[in-house]
This record gives sequence, structure tokens and C-alpha cells, in this order.
Amino acid sequence: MTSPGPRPSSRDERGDPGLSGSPNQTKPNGMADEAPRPTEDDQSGPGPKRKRVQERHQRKRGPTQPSMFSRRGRSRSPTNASPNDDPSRRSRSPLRPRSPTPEAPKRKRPGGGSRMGIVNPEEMRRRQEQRERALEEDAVRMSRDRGVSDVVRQHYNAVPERGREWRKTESKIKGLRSFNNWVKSTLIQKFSPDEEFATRFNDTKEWADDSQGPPPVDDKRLLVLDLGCGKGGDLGKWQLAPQRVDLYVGLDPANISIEQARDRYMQMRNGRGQRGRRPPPPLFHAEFYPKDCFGEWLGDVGIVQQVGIDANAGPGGSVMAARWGGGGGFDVVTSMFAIHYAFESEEKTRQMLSNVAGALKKGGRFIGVCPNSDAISGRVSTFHKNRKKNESAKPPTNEAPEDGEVQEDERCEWGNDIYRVRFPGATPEDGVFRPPFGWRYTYFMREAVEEVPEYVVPWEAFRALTEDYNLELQYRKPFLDIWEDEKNDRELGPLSERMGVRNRNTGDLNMTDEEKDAVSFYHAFCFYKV
Ligand SMILES: C[S@@+](CC[C@H](N)C(=O)[O-])C[C@H]1O[C@@H](n2cnc3c(N)ncnc32)[C@H](O)[C@@H]1O
Repeated sequence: MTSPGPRPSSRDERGDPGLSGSPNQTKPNGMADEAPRPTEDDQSGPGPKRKRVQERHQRKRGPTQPSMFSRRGRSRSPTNASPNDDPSRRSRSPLRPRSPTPEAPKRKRPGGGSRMGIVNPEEMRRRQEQRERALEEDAVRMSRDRGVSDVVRQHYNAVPERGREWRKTESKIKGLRSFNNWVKSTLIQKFSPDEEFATRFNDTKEWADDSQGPPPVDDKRLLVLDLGCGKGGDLGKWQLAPQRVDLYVGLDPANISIEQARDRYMQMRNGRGQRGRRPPPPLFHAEFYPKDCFGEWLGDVGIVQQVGIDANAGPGGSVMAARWGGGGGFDVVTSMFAIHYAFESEEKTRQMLSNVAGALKKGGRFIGVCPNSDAISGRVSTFHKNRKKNESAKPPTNEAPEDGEVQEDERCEWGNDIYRVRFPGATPEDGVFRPPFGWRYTYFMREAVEEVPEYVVPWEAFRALTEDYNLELQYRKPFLDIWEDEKNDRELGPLSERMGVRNRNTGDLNMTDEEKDAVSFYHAFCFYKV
């Protein structure tokens, strides 16, 4: 296993990636705030740097109790007051509400407005029409955005929880499922430990030796935030993380998935489902809440506040604050197979990054997996090359397409029996997605995803944007390359056999060619908060 490497240095000067604009420029999705459910662990606390936080945030807070998860002298946790106590702390959208009306002319003298009305009724009517048009457009945009979020949430809520046994034996994509799980475990194993832990244990691998057991309990433990945690499928992977986890917070807008994740956690806590195996390491504390992590600010989730989240992360935040002591309290933010939902718009992408960077402490890691835009771009440009070749071979017709109409044979799609990607609209001929937001396609995965709308994550634009949030790219690799790199690793190799990823006799991957094609759609990443 390789070390996460030296911590990158902090940056003062950040380039502007110039990312404004979108083929689908959108407004906030208007999803209702779902208040986190209070639990017995929701304790209030003043936070160690309350005064500084108050100065920075200019917000009033009531007296609070210390939290077991707030970190003295480190976290800039705002407060533990319930989000409902103070309306100003409710979901902070990054979206400045766009004025639905063109700005009214400034009145120079009292009575000027009425004189203007008399002077130019034509202009008044034109403005009124403009206002009405803008309001209509906003309403359409809002209902479309809300529609996409609702479709995604309803879809994931409806995916049945079939149980581990079914997934391992009956599933038609069990090879792919195991492989994806192994990649996620690999990412957790490689990048979740902090620098100190990695330096102490990475060379010796003492912690991985069965006879030695996990590292000593007095080691510093991790605080983990999972954006888009789904049904809690990664809880077991976090239980086996090299550096033990103290707290895991799982958020997802799909409320039924959140309930299933909670149930799964309770079963793990009660020791069910172990089936005579070696007892696993002790389980961390976990909390789960329904939350849109890309359309909303996470600072109103009680446990996130308690651990610490920095509202100043990102552009416009104080450079001084970022350099000295700024940041949240989480060691790791993870988002597996989810960040592509943020790429609906620049606003959502930036909100996602504010949440990630705000929650992470300095040196913290942002790890995840998502569709690889290189794989998508390759398919799209090949599609257009072939289409043009076919077109030039066809006899010319007189029928011209109507304005904005995308002809059937211009709709790019590919896949096989187990997965399918379909772009409903036009795609760039060179495969480069410019501007980088709002490139919607539908994704189908047998047994798992039913034609759900997703968005391309154009990688280079994303990476450029992350710099605005002091996130520095440490690692990025396509799934099949990860396998080639790690399959003979001392822990990850045997782990792949235990997980049924590799055939113990032949050493080959237990995946059909179709499954391999499907997993080549994804890549994994790790950023460091600097
Ligand atoms: C393919 S599932 C992955 C679930 C889990 N991370 C895993 O790896 O098993 C994608 C998840 O992203 C979640 N998601 C979609 N939009 C989201 C948003 N705005 N904020 C957070 N999660 C979101 C979905 O509800 C779904 O649970």
C-alpha cells in the first residue's frame, strides 16, 4: 500500500478557472429543508472558539453544552443550537436569489416615479412584460430542477434492499458489485488514515497483521462525513479502516435509504450478520440524516455543526483564516458514486465543494468515486466520428432539421446488456464538455439504476474549481488501473480474494467482459485540504 504522501503546501494565489455558464443554467432546486432528526447524541456546546466564530459569522448563538465530537482548539464549529432556534442558520444556499425582475431605475426625486409613468407608458409596459417573462422562466427552471432531484431521490428510495446473501449469490452483476466494493475499500485503506498514522504504520503494516490486531486504542480516531451514503453499504468498510473511526455521519436526500442505513448500522451494533466470522473491530458511533448535500449548506445539520464546519471555505473566504486555523473538524469527507448529481449546475457544484471544504480540517481528505469524463469524452467523440462517416456515405436529403432539434442519429448512447448511457440532447463533437455544467444523460444499470438522470463531471474543469476551495488533487485513477496497481498489494490482494473479486485459482478478475466494460466508466479520486 502506498502512503498518501507528503501534505501539499498551502496556496495563496489561486487561478480563476473561468467556469461560469452552463448549457442548462439553473436556479436553486427549491427542495424543502429536511431538519435533521435530533438524537440522544445531539448535545449542545459552546465550541472552543466561539468568540472567534461569532466574529467571523456575525451570528448570535445561545448557551450550549460541549459536544463529545467537537474538537477543542481545532474545530471552528459554530454552535450546537438547533437549526430551528435561529432562522438565519437554516440551509444556506450558495445561490444568491436572482432578482426575477430587471432592476428598477433609481428615483432621483420624490415623485419622479409617477412622472416617469406618465412620460413613458410604452417603456413601463415593456418592463412589465420583461418581469413577467423572467418570472415564468424562473418557474419553469425551478420545476425542472426540482423534478430532477425528485426523480433521483424517488429512484434511490425505491431500490429494494435485497440483502447481502442475494447480492453475493443471485445478482447478475455480482462480479461488478464485488469489484466496486473492493475499489471503495482500497480508497478507504489508502487514503483515510491521517499523515501521522500513515507515517507510523504504513511501512510496517503492523496494524494489518492478524496476530497484532488493530492499532492501539489510544490512537487518534477519525471523524468521517459521507455525502450520499445511500443505504449504508460502506459502513463495514469503514469499520475495517486502518485508522479507527470514532464518528461516521451519513447524509443522503433519499429518506428511505437513510432509514435503511440506520437499520443496517443498528444490526451491526447488535452483532447480527457476522455468521461465525472473526469478530470485527469495535463499531464507531454513527448518525444518519436525510439531506441534499449539493443543493444545501450542511451547517444546519446538528452533528456537522458540532464537529465543525467553516462557512468561509472557498472563494471569498479569508486567506488568513484559511492559512491559520480555518477549516472544519472532519478528517475525511467521502462521496461514493454521487458527486455527478452536483454537476447539474455551477451553483450546485460550488455548494458541494463548500460543504466538502468547509467540513474538512486542514490535511483532511476528500475521497470518492464517480463517472470518468475521459471515458465519456472518448465515447462521444468516437460516436460523432462514426456518425459523420456514415452521413457522408448516405445520399443527401432536402429535409433540414428544425431549429434546436436533435435528430435521432445525433443522440449519443452506448452500453451493453448490463449498463447503458444515453444523452437525450446534443453532445460536443470533440467530446469536450464546455461549459462544464448541466450535461445531462440517463444511466441504466441492471438491478441497480433505472434510467436516472446524471451529469457529466468534466474532470479538468472540476479539478480547477477545487483549487478555489483549497483542495489539492492527490490521486486520480480509472477503476481498472487501480486493479492493476493494487491487485498484488499485501493487504488489498488477499482482500480481493475474500471479497470474491479475484478467482483464487486463476488469479483472474471474477467479472464478465460486460461487467469490465461497465466498471471502466468510473474513476476514483483523493484530494487533500491544504
Ligand atoms: C449510486 S448511489 C451510491 C450510494 C453509496 N454512496 C454507495 O456507494 O453505495 C448514489 C447516491 O447519491 C445520492 N444522491 C443523489 N443526489 C444527492 C444529493 N444532492 N446529495 C447527496 N446525495 C445525493 C442518492 O440518493 C444515492 O443514494
